[in-house]
Amino acid sequence: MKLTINQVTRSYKGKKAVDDVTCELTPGVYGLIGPNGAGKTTLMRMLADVLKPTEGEITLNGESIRVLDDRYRDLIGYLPQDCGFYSYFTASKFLRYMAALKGMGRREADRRIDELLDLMNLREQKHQRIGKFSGGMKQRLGIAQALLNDPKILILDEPTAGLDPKERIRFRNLLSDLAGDRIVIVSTHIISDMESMAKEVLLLKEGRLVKKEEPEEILKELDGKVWQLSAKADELPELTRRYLVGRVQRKGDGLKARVISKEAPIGSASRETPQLEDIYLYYFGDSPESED
Ligand SMILES: Nc1ncnc2c1ncn2[C@@H]1O[C@H](COP(=O)(O)OP(=O)(O)OP(=O)(O)O)[C@@H](O)[C@H]1O
Repeated sequence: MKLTINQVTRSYKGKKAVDDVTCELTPGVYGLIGPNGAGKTTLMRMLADVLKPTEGEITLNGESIRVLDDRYRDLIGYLPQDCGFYSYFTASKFLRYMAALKGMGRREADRRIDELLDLMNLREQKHQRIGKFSGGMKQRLGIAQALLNDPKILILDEPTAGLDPKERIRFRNLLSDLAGDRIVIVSTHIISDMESMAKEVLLLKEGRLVKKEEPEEILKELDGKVWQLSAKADELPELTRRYLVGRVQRKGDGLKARVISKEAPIGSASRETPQLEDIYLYYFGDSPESED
């Protein structure tokens, strides 16, 4: 299975939200990463076939998804960023409704719904109204609906938003299990979520695909450039002027900062092993949302 994004551009009133993106996706997990407004949602909506590219096309095994039409949509599961729930529906009613929209038979749907409620740890909430759900529960229900038709292509727009750290670990493991013969595309601000499981990371900046590489390869770029340094608290402005400064921990009138620099930075500094969050800082010049 090969999903190809071929010179795809999407403009809104002449402004390019996605700008000439070309890449090929095969089974495995892809992490789509970029700051707010980078074009992640727009690209995912085009992959989910709910939005048409202004230019270029998306093909599955060489056939345009516009031509494949329902044959393509039958293969996809999509968690939109804002998964418009009906708050007066119960979890099971909502999933039944979504299953019906996907053309699933009642018996098949009921079996699958129980399976998914178990998988997403929502069994106890089966008959609860969605209006009473926490953000994390709603998110897990959204993931469940995306999995209803056992999709071969799974598109998840910020699936970890609203999940607590424990739920996130569960979700990461679930994705790794699901990957197998599926193409899974996940957008996230929490880049560390992708470190252990993404086959490749796609960095999107101002609509352009600036990098598509295995996490290990991307990390090599920063070998020897990540440092941990100790400094006085009042030296922080000078540090941020000279270096890309990531996580800062303050202690009394001192601080510890993670910085990216080609040369050894001032003061006492030790080299650190690069992590994906350093890559985020390196490419986007800003600290990503932290994990804790
Ligand atoms: N329906 C729309 N009409 C006009 N402009 C839009 C529309 N949807 C997106 N845009 C613009 O396109 C750009 C990319 O938006 P998009 O939502 O795809 O980014 P994103 O990377 O998903 O951001 P976020 O992380 O905030 O969700 C932004 O500048 C946004 O304002």
